Amino acid sequence: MEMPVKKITFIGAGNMASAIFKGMLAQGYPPEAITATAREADHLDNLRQTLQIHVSGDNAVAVADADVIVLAVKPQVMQAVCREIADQVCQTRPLIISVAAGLQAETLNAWLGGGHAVIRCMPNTPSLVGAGASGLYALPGVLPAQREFADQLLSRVGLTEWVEQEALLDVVTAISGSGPAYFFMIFEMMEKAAVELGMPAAEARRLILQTGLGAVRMAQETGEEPAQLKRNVMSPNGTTERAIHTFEQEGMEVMFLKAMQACADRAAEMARELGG
Ligand SMILES: NC(=O)C1=CN([C@@H]2O[C@H](COP(=O)(O)OP(=O)(O)OC[C@H]3O[C@@H](n4cnc5c(N)ncnc54)[C@H](O)[C@@H]3O)[C@@H](O)[C@H]2O)C=CC1
Ligand SMILES: O=C(O)[C@@H]1CCC=N1
Repeated sequence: MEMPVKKITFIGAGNMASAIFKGMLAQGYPPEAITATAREADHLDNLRQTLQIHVSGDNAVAVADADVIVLAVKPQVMQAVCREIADQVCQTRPLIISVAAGLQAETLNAWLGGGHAVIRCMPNTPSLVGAGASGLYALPGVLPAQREFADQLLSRVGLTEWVEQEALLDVVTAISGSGPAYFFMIFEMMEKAAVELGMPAAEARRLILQTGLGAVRMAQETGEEPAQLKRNVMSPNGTTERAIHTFEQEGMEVMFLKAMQACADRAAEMARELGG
């Protein structure tokens, strides 16, 4: 279904926001319906020239005629940004979508003066190439049409999953928000190991990335359990078995649980530190 075009203002035009709006533009969203704000004037000039979107260094001006606002600044500057736009959004009542880690929907609502339709989203940077994965949560007062719009917006750049409990967004952060970095780290480590084993880096990288892509596509397209797909590669007393046993002996499973727990805990900690 074609989504309606609404005027969207991104507050903050960094890694995450630009991955989303560039992904939207690549999917045919009209650039004249997108506005982005940021601190750096040269960055804004560059966005305007290369993408033909509207840009502004003034958040209050940039939200004046917006139907939807995407809050995409670092959590640490979010309160100050909300203060700058609160008067304006209390008059115009746009849909508010925050992509900030940790910060709770009610905290944002209060910082914006209260009574707002707030949706929290935990997206990820592969949105840039249309392969994002976003978790979404809506405050109870958000209208079905507003949920639908947020879903269509994020669906343009990837997969969406709604959660009914806001706390689950911290788990989504540990899965898909931060997750691309885990995979990039694995690619990085595999390349390093391959070079140690005598393979030139460029060839190794091509093989690694294609192997990652192949594994993902195979898991998605066959719908088989990852554990079974893993076993299919492990010939008895073969090479893969040695590698997998080494990972197991070195505590890979515990490591993943610890890392993802640390990630989710940090999101909750940020909410306590910043939410007051
Ligand atoms: N980077 C990622 O993979 C993901 C980030 N997020 C969330 O996205 C948000 C932004 O993160 P990044 O894009 O990585 O940060 P970033 O540092 O790349 O971008 C932040 C942007 O905010 C702008 N900015 C700073 N102060 C501002 C102000 N007062 N008014 C307007 N713009 C201002 C900066 O100029 C910059 O364009 C964070 O809240 C983070 O939790 C969520 C999911 C994934
Ligand atoms: O590292 C962070 O805090 C942000 C949130 C999820 C991904 N990047």
